[in-house]
Amino acid sequence: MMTPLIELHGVTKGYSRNVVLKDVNLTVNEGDFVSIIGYSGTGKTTLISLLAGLAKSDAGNVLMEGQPIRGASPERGIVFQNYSLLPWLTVEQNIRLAVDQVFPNLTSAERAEHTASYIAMVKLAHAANKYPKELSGGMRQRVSVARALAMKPRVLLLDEPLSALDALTRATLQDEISDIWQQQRTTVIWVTNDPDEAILLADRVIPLLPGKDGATLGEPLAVPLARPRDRREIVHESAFKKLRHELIQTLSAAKRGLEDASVTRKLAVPDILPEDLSVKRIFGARPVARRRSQLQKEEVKVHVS
Ligand SMILES: Nc1ncnc2c1ncn2[C@@H]1O[C@H](COP(=O)(O)OP(=O)(O)OP(=O)(O)O)[C@@H](O)[C@H]1O
Repeated sequence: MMTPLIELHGVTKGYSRNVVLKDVNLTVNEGDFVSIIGYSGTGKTTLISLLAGLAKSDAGNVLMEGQPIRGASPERGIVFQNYSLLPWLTVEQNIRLAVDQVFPNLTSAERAEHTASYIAMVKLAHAANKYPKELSGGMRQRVSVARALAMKPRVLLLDEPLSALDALTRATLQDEISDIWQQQRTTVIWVTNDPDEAILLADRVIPLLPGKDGATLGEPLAVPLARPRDRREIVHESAFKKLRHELIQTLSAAKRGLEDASVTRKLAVPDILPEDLSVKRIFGARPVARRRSQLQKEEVKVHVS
């Protein structure tokens, strides 16, 4: 049997005493387009960081072709929400820098050609000599995608790449990236908080379910929609509606479960009455401080999240 490109087995990751991800399992095969969808703050960036090799798991295995992922590598391209372009370099130079690092054995002319082809792929040939500050958010994110793909990664990891863009630009980029993926078939792990985006783009959608002791990946849902997908048409398809409903139900059920999880802690609540400030205080007439034994015990329900 073919070794999966990416595998996570029983992965747990936290910061100090706070567990963020708990017992996460994932299998991604070569050529897959997987989207992972979760609420804000559930650990999506933490998951991408583990896959990229930018963070280390506390327990479990993070594997690429059966080997533990140790540190960052150009084999795993990353696109972040905030573009992360170098502001003092033009579009062409930003991409060229990455190409020079990854393909030192190509001639200068070959590297220039390679760079230009990826700039053209994201439709930015007219802006090749512009600096990031001269570009719109959508254009900047196109540069980030071109830079990541120009390194010819085995897998492309995208962390909410379109979340900072307005809805119209986001839709355009979703379509463009979908087209590019159909030509290139690079393996993609796309993290998002948008169910429509997750379904529109991916072959498989996996919910990241919040839990009391950390979030975990739920059952993958296959997307049975033919490609190319037209966003205006698929929203009317029953398979799309069913999947969207199931995804939202699963995610909101996990969140509700979290909110209902309450514990009863015994808190000692002092039975002190607020001082009546309208009564003039007479020197020496302060109320006597209460002792611990005089405190009233009350049970208070506290929500833990
Ligand atoms: N370096 C860190 N040190 C301590 N806590 C962290 C660190 N990074 C993330 N966290 C915490 O881990 C939890 C998950 O964070 P993470 O950024 O992975 O979530 P997210 O799903 O990507 O959120 P968002 O959608 O808001 O970007 C949060 O509670 C966050 O405060």
